[in-house]
Amino acid sequence: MAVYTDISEEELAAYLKGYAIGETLSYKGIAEGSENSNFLLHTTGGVFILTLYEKRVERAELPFFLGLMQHLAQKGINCPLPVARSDGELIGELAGRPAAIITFLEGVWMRRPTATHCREVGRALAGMHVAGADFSMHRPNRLSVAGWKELWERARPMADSYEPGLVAEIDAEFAAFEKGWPVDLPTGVIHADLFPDNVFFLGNSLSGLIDFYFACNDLFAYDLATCINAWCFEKDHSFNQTKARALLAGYQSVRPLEEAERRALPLLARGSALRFMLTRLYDWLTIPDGALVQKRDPMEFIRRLRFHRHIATAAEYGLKDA
Ligand SMILES: Nc1ncnc2c1ncn2[C@@H]1O[C@H](COP(=O)(O)OP(=O)(O)OP(=O)(O)O)[C@@H](O)[C@H]1O
Ligand SMILES: N[C@@H](CCO)C(=O)O
Repeated sequence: MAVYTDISEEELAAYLKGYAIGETLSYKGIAEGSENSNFLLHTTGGVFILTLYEKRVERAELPFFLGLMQHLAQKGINCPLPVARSDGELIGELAGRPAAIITFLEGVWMRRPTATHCREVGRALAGMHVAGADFSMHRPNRLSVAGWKELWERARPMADSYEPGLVAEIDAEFAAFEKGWPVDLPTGVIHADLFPDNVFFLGNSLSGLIDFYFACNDLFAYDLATCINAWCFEKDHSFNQTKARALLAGYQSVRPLEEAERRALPLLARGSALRFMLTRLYDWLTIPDGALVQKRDPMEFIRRLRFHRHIATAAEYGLKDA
């Protein structure tokens, strides 16, 4: 569940006075998600999502995330549109937290995505990469190699208690990344967390992308590698090449990969697996049992990391020649 901060009717009514979206009809906390507190809000002016930003989102970075959603929506990408307050600002404060209201997107996320869904996701990801090209703001990826290292330093003393041998294994991974992480591939604005729960569908048609709170400037191919990790493994942890082939073909139908991006894909997928393993491990080891927060299993991504370590070329993911 992700309602870290609850709000009272009175607090909400006072907050909504800052907007021109009418009066509250109903609101309820949304259990899904793990980063911020989200509420489904019905007002006399429509249906919205109210978000209170929690631990991993810094207030100073909100203009980037909300500005990006505005930019992408203007470019025809289906994503939530931030609602401006009457004073023109996009960000307010509620219950001591930075807060924003965004439009509600129709659709549901796919618990069991098929190759058809994966193809759509690939196309949408590339569409976002292209549409973000002239977004003027910049945000470095705080969860790239240096950020992973910080997380690892904090988790490392407890890591062997979670999985014996993990300390030596991950230390060795860092040696590989610090030496070989690519820096000269095409970059731009990436989503950086495009998991199934952040993509809505109506039937087989993709109806929208949400949750831009990890978005940043980084390698396009890294974003694609994250989608391989997020969409192309089965519940039994096996890799599904049919889905990956569809994802990669969908992506390339909009933005063909350069040769250097193709070559880098296995290492990028390995790094992406490490990134999600680390945030999960850190939460696993530090969030107390019984807290009303859904903890995600780091093991899934330790397995993916081990899988990618043995991939020699992107053809093994089903990537076709250009
Ligand atoms: N614009 C929107 N339209 C419809 N539903 C939304 C919207 N934004 C968020 N939601 C709902 O809220 C849930 C949580 O949102 P979101 O993924 O942004 O939260 P989070 O805490 O940042 O989660 P995550 O763990 O994925 O980072 C979504 O699964 C979805 O059900
Ligand atoms: N998508 C992330 C959670 C939000 O960052 C994960 O599955 O670990």
